[in-house]
Amino acid sequence: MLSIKDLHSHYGLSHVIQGISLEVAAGEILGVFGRNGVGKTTLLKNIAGWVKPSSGSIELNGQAIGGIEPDAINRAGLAIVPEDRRIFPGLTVQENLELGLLGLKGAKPASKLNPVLERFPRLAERAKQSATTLSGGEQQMLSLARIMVAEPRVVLIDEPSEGLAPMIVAEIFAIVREMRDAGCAVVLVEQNIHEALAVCDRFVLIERGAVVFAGAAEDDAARAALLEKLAV
Ligand SMILES: Nc1ncnc2c1ncn2[C@@H]1O[C@H](COP(=O)(O)OP(=O)(O)OP(=O)(O)O)[C@@H](O)[C@H]1O
Repeated sequence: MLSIKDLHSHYGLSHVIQGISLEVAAGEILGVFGRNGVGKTTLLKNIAGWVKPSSGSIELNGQAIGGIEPDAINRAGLAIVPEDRRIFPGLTVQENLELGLLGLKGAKPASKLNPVLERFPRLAERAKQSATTLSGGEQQMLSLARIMVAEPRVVLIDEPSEGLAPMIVAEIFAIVREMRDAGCAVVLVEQNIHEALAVCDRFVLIERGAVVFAGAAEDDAARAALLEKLAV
């Protein structure tokens, strides 16, 4: 579904992504782990089109998307939930959700929004309220719900558990699992390694902009090696 080959990316002279290759299949969650500043967020921004790659290829279902505009990548079926959640405080919960429909051709708003509002009753109850009245956990839910209305095929999620209480984190990861079970290819960047290992299928470890270790989450030896490398 998502295939990246020998991706390089710079901020000015700083060579942040140094030859990353990875694949994520439909119905699979890939965990992307690594210490602060190794390039995880920059990797997601390259895939979503927010930062242009210097070289290498990014394909979504065989279609080259590397370096094209974020809106076009979005229309090709890729959505990103960024670390800062991008909730618009001047808009209501429902209006924030409707932003997820922008650019969809022939979309019937109600038919796309209703199943998502049914899945997120707390957001449905607060549909007419300003998004600023939501708690941090509810804002993260809204950020996830907003991409779900467009039924993306590839989802990039950057540190969804950051700053949230354990109960809410469990709810967030349950939603990520549902996305996978609905057939999405999910790339999950997380610092919360233990929780993330419980949800992802495979993982890669990034150091200085390169994949230095990879494994299956159900492989005990691979998990132990990852935890040792991260010293967590
Ligand atoms: N807009 C930018 N301009 C210049 N340098 C940047 C920019 N954004 C990030 N960097 C630098 O690029 C490197 C990789 O940052 P990135 O945010 O991708 O890392 P990360 O692994 O996601 O870390 P974190 O977990 O802290 O978010 C860091 O050295 C960071 O300081």
